[in-house]
Amino acid sequence: MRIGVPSEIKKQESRVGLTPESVGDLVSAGHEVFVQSNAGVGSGLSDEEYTAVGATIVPDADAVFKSAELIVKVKEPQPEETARLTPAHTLFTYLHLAPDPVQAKGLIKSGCTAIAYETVTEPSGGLPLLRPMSQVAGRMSMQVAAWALMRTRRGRGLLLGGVPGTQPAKVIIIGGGVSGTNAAEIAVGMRADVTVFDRNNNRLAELDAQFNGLVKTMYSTKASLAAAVKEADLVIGAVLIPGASAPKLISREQLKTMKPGAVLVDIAIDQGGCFETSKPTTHEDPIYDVDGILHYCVANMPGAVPRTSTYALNNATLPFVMQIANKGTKAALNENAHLAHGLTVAEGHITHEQVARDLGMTYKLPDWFKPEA
Ligand SMILES: NC(=O)C1=CN([C@@H]2O[C@H](COP(=O)(O)OP(=O)(O)OC[C@H]3O[C@@H](n4cnc5c(N)ncnc54)[C@H](O)[C@@H]3O)[C@@H](O)[C@H]2O)C=CC1
Ligand SMILES: CC(=O)C(=O)O
Ligand SMILES: [Mg+2]
Repeated sequence: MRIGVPSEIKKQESRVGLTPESVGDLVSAGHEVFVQSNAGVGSGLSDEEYTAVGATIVPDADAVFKSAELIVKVKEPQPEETARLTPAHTLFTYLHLAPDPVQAKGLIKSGCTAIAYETVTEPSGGLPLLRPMSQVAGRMSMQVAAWALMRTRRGRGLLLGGVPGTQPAKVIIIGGGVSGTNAAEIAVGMRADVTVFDRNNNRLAELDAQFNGLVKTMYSTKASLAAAVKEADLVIGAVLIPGASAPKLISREQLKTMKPGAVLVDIAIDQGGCFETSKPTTHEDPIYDVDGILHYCVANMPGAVPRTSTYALNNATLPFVMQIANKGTKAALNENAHLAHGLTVAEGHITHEQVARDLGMTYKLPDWFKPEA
């Protein structure tokens, strides 16, 4: 198959869809890979590293999209990328389509087949292509929060762990999944006072055992969250209902009950955000203030640590890219029900029920789509 890797063009996004190591494996399996010149530079990967493993370097994105059938990216396509997609293309990338009607309409119009990383599943029920970036975002959330809490950044002027004789920061993590657990690991390491909220009792029990008492756990209700938010110095939003827009768990009104200079980090912003006052920000200007509460809402947090993130993402995506390349898109989707869960757009229709519901659109599966159970 002809596979294309364009440069990412979202603001300050330096990850790249395939590493030279992944390209090497695809070329060895008989595929052709077209990489846009300098696509890997932000991740410290040169054109020479790609040519050394058999990739063809092409000068611009137009050439990538014209040369390739399978486009492997990282972030959701920006409008100028969507405009290059045709019914001949399969797009494999993060889409986060539920809160993004403009992108949805563009993909529908293009006629392409779009498979979203974030809804591909695995036998244990996890989301294998979201996991590595949720690990990065969770760990990074404490790094950015520690910085935002400094008085020099207009935060509460707190050191996360305090020092002997002072109170550590009170950290609330809403959602004890992959990103929430990784956030908790770093917060505990920094000696903060950490409570994780979730609605899944099994998950709360696992966290209780994993952290051996170093993290408190709470069942997440409107009331339990409202009480905790008043006392919090830092709140991390890390919830997910796969494919759906994030539920709003802290209202604008509630900000008035919080301590001035407290920090909210909304990791779930790519699904629309879980705080009423969240709106997407970029690495260039990541933090804004609402009623004295600082909000960090960067939708591509892993993009700031591309060297780590590109490799972590490729470790997870390569087996699926290989399946699509070896079998063709239709057979790969029909023979792997877990990959099939990622199918989101095909033949001019949304094909994912939950995504369509959130967008207020109808969903229709293509006639050829008959995934094995
Ligand atoms: N901003 C960024 O750069 C990045 C954002 N993300 C996003 O972070 C979000 C979380 O992803 P993961 O941690 O992988 O998800 P996950 O599925 O591992 O965990 C989500 C957890 O939220 C819990 N939950 C659902 N509703 C809840 C509620 N009302 N109250 C408390 N807990 C609730 C679930 O039970 C689950 O344990 C996703 O939207 C994902 O796309 C992931 C990576 C990077
Ligand atoms: C998951 C995601 O949206 C990201 O890594 O940017
Ligand atoms: Mg994102």
